[in-house]
Amino acid sequence: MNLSVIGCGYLGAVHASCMADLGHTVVGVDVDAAKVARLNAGDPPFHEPGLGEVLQRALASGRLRFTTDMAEVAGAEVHFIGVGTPQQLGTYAADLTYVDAAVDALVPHLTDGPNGPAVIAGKSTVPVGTAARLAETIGDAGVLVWNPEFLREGFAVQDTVAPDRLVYGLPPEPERAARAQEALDGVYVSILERGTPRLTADWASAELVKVAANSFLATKISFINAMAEMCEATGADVSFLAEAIGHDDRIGKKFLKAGVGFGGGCLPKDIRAFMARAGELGAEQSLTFLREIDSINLRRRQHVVNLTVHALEGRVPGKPVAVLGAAFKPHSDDIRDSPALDVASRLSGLGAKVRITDPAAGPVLRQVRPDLDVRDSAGDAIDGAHAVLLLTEWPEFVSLDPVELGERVAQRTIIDGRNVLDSAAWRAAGWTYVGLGRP
Ligand SMILES: NC(=O)C1=CN([C@@H]2O[C@H](COP(=O)(O)OP(=O)(O)OC[C@H]3O[C@@H](n4cnc5c(N)ncnc54)[C@H](O)[C@@H]3O)[C@@H](O)[C@H]2O)C=CC1
Ligand SMILES: O=C(O)[C@H]1O[C@H](OP(=O)(O)OP(=O)(O)OC[C@H]2O[C@@H](n3ccc(=O)[nH]c3=O)[C@H](O)[C@@H]2O)[C@H](O)[C@@H](O)[C@@H]1O
Repeated sequence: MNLSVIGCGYLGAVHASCMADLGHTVVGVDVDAAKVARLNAGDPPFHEPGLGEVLQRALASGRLRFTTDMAEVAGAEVHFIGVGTPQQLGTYAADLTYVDAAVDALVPHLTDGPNGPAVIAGKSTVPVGTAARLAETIGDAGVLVWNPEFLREGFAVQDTVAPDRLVYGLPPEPERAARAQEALDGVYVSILERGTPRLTADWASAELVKVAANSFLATKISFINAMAEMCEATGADVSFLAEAIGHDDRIGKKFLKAGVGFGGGCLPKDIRAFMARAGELGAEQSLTFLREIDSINLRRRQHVVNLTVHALEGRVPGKPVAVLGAAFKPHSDDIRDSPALDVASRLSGLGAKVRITDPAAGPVLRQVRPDLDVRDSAGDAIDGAHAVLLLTEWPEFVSLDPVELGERVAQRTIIDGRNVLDSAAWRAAGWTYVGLGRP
């Protein structure tokens, strides 16, 4: 099938590449000319394992190209919308200007094909009610379906070609719903043939599935971080607690890693946008618990700062501090609302000489945060440090040798912000080991 993907960031570039790799002909559109040039050259503009190979294979097949010119989408049967929906400055609400601009620019290029009207498939995460509003803009020019995306950064290719489920939010008119469903089934035929569950509903339910899923994931993380606070108050071990409760299948072991908390371009802004939307709908009470989820999460960042100040005996200004990790999670270079970067910034604000390092996010950090001392390796960041903070659990940080490192620091204090180090091994090498909710 002929497809277009509008917005080629973390979501769209992966979606466009994977759909072309599955055999479709795809044009990716983005307003960022530099990004388009890199994608056309087979050079992913961000770090995502496996994307380079899929992108290069799809480009070589001749089925994939990227452009800044919206007119080039004409003739595509399905148009995916994957532009950003960031948190609006100064409010909790989602900024929908990119979605609106993309749809406005797309509508004049929509054309009916032999199978019926063009289908617009929304993948961006939006407040409930957005699809109904966009459908008014689109009118009879096309059929709108909401098809939320559940991929995780770091596993984006795998999650795109082998998702847990596909969700279609269909239009209310049966004929248009049938057209949308048939078109998306055509796009995802090879994924559906493998038995992937496909759930269909109305627009609002599909929009809500996405924000409900992210709210649940955020809740799991803040729950275990609240338990970490209890462990800190009592000397108990949150890692043991998570493992022990996780044996109950109803609870499960996943997403119960206590630490410095969640960040990234999605969970934090999605729970806030969900609360803002609930307020607009007069249903704010239903989601007040998310306020607590957010504040538990932000508290963990300040807690790590406090632990560091304590380790430095309150004498922070001028003290070299090594921060291992800048991305919001390993296997990604995404620094949007990154807990690691937030802690580094707060410590820097207190006068510490922060040296930060990250295997993937270094280049982007140098560009957007020239105020920070970005180092090329953990060894380089650690030299002469009075405290070492592990805040993004990259495998190369988790496997660092405490004996070797001990020779290079001024003071052997390690703050394990992700509870991933072998505390006994670090202590045996003469370090003061500080975990989060771990004795
Ligand atoms: N990053 C992720 O892992 C996931 C993201 N999402 C959702 O997908 C959406 C996109 O997120 P990301 O890809 O992370 O954002 P991003 O910021 O990496 O990418 C958005 C892209 O849209 C482009 N853009 C903006 N306005 C445009 C326009 N009018 N026409 C064409 N291109 C335009 C930007 O230049 C940028 O390249 C958000 O709603 C997000 O919540 C959903 C699931 C996973
Ligand atoms: O809507 C989105 O964009 C995506 O948001 C998350 O994916 P992502 O943000 O890529 O990363 P996660 O693996 O969910 O991690 C989010 C944050 O939570 C933290 N986390 C995760 C798990 C855990 O147990 N503890 C914990 O602190 C991570 O370190 C990271 O900072 C969801 O997992 C995806 O399903 C969703 O599609």
